[in-house]
Amino acid sequence: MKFDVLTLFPELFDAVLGESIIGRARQNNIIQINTVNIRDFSLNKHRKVDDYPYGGGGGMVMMAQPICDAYLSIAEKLSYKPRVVYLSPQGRVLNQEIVKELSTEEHLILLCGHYEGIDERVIEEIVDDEISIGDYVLTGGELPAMVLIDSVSRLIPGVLSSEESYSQESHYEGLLEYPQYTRPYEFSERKVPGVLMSGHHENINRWRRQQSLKRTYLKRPDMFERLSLNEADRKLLEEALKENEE
Ligand SMILES: Nc1nonc1C(=O)N1CCN(Cc2ccccn2)CC1
Repeated sequence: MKFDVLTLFPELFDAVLGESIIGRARQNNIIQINTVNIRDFSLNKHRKVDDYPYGGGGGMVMMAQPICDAYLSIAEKLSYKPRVVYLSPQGRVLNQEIVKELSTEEHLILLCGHYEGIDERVIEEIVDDEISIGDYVLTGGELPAMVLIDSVSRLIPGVLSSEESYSQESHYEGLLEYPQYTRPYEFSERKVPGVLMSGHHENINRWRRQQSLKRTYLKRPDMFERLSLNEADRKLLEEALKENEE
């Protein structure tokens, strides 16, 4: 999978996406991440990329021409129109379902805005999706782009080794992850739950499923109400909640 990122701050990406799982996937060429500096496409001798908003008001707006020319520098070489995602507070809020949808694309172009936004004609001309990473105001689209790249890349085959497999992580199949423990057995007078020391894998899996159901029910009722539980899951949860009351 290939990501092309149109940004005013390309240097921000290498530090964050050069390390760990994503860095390894780039080295193994499982994913490619390329940044394009929008400022390189300014026609202004001062490399200007923003201007005052028509109609007045505070702040600056990113001009359409440098963005569209940065886009064309990629798209004109392609025989297909790559999907263009604009990271914006006005977009649909990213969740694992959208991450899964985006992971089926071979090539994504991510557009990072700054200032008060971008000229609306860019959105009309080249943007396919507007995606937000949450209802709070950031400085620019770079952090949202990194969040999107990280979450989508983790679903690309070969990016995660089997040990890192995402199948038991939070939000996979709509459940929160069960509690995790590692050595030492006792820490601050707190011991590891006995079932995890039993070596009885069926009981361990049962306990983990029960903990995921209980956590999702207690911590994220919004997620829980979207679940359709089978009878076994319902019984597991009921048992766990009864233990909570005792
Ligand atoms: N939350 C978020 N999830 O994605 N992006 C954000 C986010 O806050 N930002 C800050 C403003 N930037 C520029 C901007 C301003 C107004 C309208 C459109 N674009 C985009 C990125």
